[in-house]
Amino acid sequence: MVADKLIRIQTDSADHVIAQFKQRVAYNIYIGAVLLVLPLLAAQWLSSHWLMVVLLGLIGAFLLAIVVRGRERQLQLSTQIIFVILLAGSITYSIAINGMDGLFWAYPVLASIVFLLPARPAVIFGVGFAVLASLACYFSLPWPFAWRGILSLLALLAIVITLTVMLERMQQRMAQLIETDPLTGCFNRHRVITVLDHAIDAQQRQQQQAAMIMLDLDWFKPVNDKHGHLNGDRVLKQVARCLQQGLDDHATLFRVGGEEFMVVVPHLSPSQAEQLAQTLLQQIRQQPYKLDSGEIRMTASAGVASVVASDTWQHWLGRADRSLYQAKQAGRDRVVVAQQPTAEA
Ligand SMILES: Nc1nc2c(ncn2[C@@H]2O[C@H](COP(=O)(O)OP(=O)(O)OP(=O)(O)O)[C@@H](O)[C@H]2O)c(=O)[nH]1
Repeated sequence: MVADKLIRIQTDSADHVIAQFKQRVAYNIYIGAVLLVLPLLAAQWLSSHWLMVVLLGLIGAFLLAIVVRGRERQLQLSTQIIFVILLAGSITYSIAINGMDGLFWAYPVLASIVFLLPARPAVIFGVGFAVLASLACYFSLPWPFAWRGILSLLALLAIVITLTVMLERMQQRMAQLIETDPLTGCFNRHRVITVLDHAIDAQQRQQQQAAMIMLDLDWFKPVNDKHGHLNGDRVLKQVARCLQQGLDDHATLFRVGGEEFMVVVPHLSPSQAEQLAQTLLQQIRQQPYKLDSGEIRMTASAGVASVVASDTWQHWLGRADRSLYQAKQAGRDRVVVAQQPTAEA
């Protein structure tokens, strides 16, 4: 069953892997910052910089709360932003009153923004902080120190932006590699949960219809056994192309198992979904499949299920899976439509 295989990869998406990596680095930054705040607070206390003492006290309390919550608890974006604003504000103020002594702290703070915030806010707040710190340098440092401070801040900002964009691109590329089936070019199982959750969300928010068609080639094993695995692969590629040609841009085609495909289509009523499944099976039936030693014909069976408001992806997929099983049991080369679950089911 496809649903069982999917549960394993639910936490394995590229987005999730990179988000977890950034979360761990950010947590280590928070721990390091807690340890740094105390001596800094003492130094500001001894210099009677009371506003600085208050700001550092706030930052310390904030950090302590985050550290105590634990490594696994994801911070809200608003909390992350408040923390970065607090940090940037206190460093800017510190440059204004302490000059170079404050500027030293601008560098690690600017460098950590890439891990503390998601890509777009990281760039926005990085630029904002670099501008503020540069202005503080300009007004509070002698010019020979000020221009060097500003230039080095801008150089670090360029590195931070480059790193942020690089991480973002790597994330997109990784997602593409992880989510694409190398044989057919269809999406693979890693993409399924995202698309199903999106369709369920649209159903719950806007009553938007969506249907899933699970489609499995009939008697594919004998093709492999008789013509060899490479010819089997050729058939799978041609089936994928045939299915793609029968679908419009709104539909998403997956290869979810060896000879098992899945189509998710928004805006389709149950009867339209059944009609689409019949058309796809007919196209598969009519197409000749080229092999090294000639051509063969194939058929497929399909299970169709439409989304309902109370659905989880597991339930929705389960209905389509069971309908496909029934289509196989009933003799193959046919479509079975799942019954819509009742409200209390
Ligand atoms: N060529 C090729 N074969 C694959 C691939 N992945 C799985 N298979 C084969 O697909 C076949 C699936 O066989 P079965 O599950 O028995 O299904 P079937 O023969 O199509 O029979 P029904 O589904 O019951 O109609 C097996 O022989 C697998 O080895 C692949 O990537 N390439």
